[in-house]
Amino acid sequence: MSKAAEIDIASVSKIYGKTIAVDAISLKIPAGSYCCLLGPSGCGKTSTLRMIAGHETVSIGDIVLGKEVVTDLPPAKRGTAMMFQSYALFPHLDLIDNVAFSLKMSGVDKDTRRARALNMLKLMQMEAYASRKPAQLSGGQQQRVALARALITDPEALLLDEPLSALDPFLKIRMRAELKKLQKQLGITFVHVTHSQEEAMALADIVVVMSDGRIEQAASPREVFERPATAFVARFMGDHNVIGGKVTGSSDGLVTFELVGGGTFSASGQIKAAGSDVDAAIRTDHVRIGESPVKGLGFTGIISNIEYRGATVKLTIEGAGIAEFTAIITDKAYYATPVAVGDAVPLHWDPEDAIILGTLNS
Ligand SMILES: Nc1ncnc2c1ncn2[C@@H]1O[C@H](COP(=O)(O)OP(=O)(O)OP(=O)(O)O)[C@@H](O)[C@H]1O
Repeated sequence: MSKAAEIDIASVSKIYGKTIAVDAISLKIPAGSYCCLLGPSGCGKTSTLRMIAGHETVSIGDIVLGKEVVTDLPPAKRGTAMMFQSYALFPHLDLIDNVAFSLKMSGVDKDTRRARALNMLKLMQMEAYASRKPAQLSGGQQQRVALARALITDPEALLLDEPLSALDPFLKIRMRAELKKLQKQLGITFVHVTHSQEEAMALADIVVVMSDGRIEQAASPREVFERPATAFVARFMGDHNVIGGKVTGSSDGLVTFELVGGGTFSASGQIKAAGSDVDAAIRTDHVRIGESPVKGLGFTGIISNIEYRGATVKLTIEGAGIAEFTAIITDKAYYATPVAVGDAVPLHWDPEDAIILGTLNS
């Protein structure tokens, strides 16, 4: 069993010419955790991963693995291993030689390295294919070989760059479960880059949401989803309405807001001064149709679209200065009191289901 290492990214920046790809990020990834770096294309997640691996130099800051500062060490001396998006298998070598390759480079004798490679292939349930070439494998099998090859160096941390992106949707979900199982079994730190929020939520102990070279939020999947820190996180994770309002007052840990186009609501989170403009996130599945039990809370909007989804119905609503507000209600609630496009309906939600959003510097 390998040992796991904490990864400490301390005020790290990556600058390519005039582009700041990673902007002074700090992050501690606990030893033995599954961490997903999540964000849209160009947000700096691959650059961050490559700096941890040593495939990219760090422009400013330090990376510490366990107790060792690895900032200036070559990849092979860091105790990390990387699995690439394309798997980067050697087409002319059989699986044993593919998996044993890095041991060959470090001078391990042939019998030992072949025996260890076979063991790794066994771990991945691929020993039956040991003498095949990569082209004779399915996508999922190639991925297992790539994993075996990365893990043979006994790394303290495995770094995975979009490892599931080459797989079809069905295989993606199956291999996702295998990755999670493997991480638990090995107990080492996994850092996995993805642009899929669903993938990150399914796999991670810690989700690190990045935008524009910065970390918007680093927390458990549940926390990121239930209490998004910023408007960016709420929008990127989906299933939230982000609406802006002016703070009118606060009491009992709740802040009251006035919507631009009329209507008021309460939200929980960090108290803001009266008069300030603030964004709040409201889960689409926590919105209710009808008058609020607390008089005057909520707003009235016009239904602009209705989408039947089976177990739920998605209503799109305009009003109170909000261009598009979404409410997902159960089919039962919808058919109990059906509404139609063009109807004006009151909407409300519980104050604790409206989360006050911060900005990166607040
Ligand atoms: N070698 C390079 N030279 C110049 N700019 C680069 C280089 N590599 C990345 N960049 C820029 O740095 C920024 C971050 O890139 P990075 O690849 O880290 O993002 P990403 O979040 O991984 O995106 P993707 O999901 O598309 O891979 C982008 O603006 C990109 O254009």
